[in-house]
Amino acid sequence: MFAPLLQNLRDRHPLVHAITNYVTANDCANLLLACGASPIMADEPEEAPEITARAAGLVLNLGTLHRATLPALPACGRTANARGIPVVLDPVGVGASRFRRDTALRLLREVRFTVIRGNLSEIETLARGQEGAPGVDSTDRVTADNLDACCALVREFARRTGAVVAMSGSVDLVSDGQTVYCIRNGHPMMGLVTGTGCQLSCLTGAFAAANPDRPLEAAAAAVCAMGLCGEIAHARLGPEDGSGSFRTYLMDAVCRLTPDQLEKGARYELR
Ligand SMILES: Nc1ncnc2c1ncn2[C@@H]1O[C@H](COP(=O)(O)OP(=O)(O)OP(=O)(O)O)[C@@H](O)[C@H]1O
Ligand SMILES: Cc1ncsc1CCO
Ligand SMILES: [Mg+2]
Repeated sequence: MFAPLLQNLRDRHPLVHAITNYVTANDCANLLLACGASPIMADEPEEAPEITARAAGLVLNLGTLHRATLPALPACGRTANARGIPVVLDPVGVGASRFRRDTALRLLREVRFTVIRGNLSEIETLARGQEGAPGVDSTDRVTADNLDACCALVREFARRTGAVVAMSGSVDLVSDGQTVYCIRNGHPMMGLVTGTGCQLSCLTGAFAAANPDRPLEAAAAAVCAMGLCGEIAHARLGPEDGSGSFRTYLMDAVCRLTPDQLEKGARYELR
């Protein structure tokens, strides 16, 4: 089911425009190359929409928002919408400040997102439109006890926005407002490397760019692929290896992942 989506990504080499944060920009660019896409980062409002117009996918990441580049976000979003280019929103740390929250809520009003990808606290904050957890990394968890409530949250938020919602964590939930993919790939060490979420949003942008008519499956495939690569990276760790090696092995795994491996390694149920 996911193999053809990864094959399309490898075959089509989509150009993905990312407006992203300065913490993880380099990892995001390398991740895009590793998966078969082609990255371009540009956040100057004078040129950014022109770059979006040439791209097959757009990723808007709010990790290190700045006044000077802020106008590029809605402008590029509108350009992508007008041209039918898939757009991914990563509302990094949206509960941490009023500036982030107001920006994210404004973007939700002005841009039609194909996928909204965040951790549990970010999605919760956006869905409620109010103050949430302070950090950029989620400490909240999806557990057996709150799984039904989390599924209802992503389903309802997807319905309301018209976007596919991808909520990451120890369990990932991806929904288009009807179906929920409950995805169990991944490894806790992914939480020890900054930007695995940012990279996942770029991977989602790449899958969506290569498979523009299947946004739900594209997002679910990206989430399974990222988690599976975390598992492969962990299995490679030697006795002296830590989070630095894990970060490198994760990139290696994305680079070498085959459609067949993704098909066999994806672990999910539909809810
Ligand atoms: N405890 C865990 N077990 C398994 N996989 C995990 C765990 N924590 C995170 N992941 C995986 O790590 C990736 C990033 O998810 P996470 O929710 O940590 O994003 P994030 O909080 O936005 O990260 P960042 O802000 O550092 O980019 C996803 O593929 C997710 O499945
Ligand atoms: C740590 C951090 N701060 C702003 S963006 C970012 C990268 C993780 O999203
Ligand atoms: Mg994040």
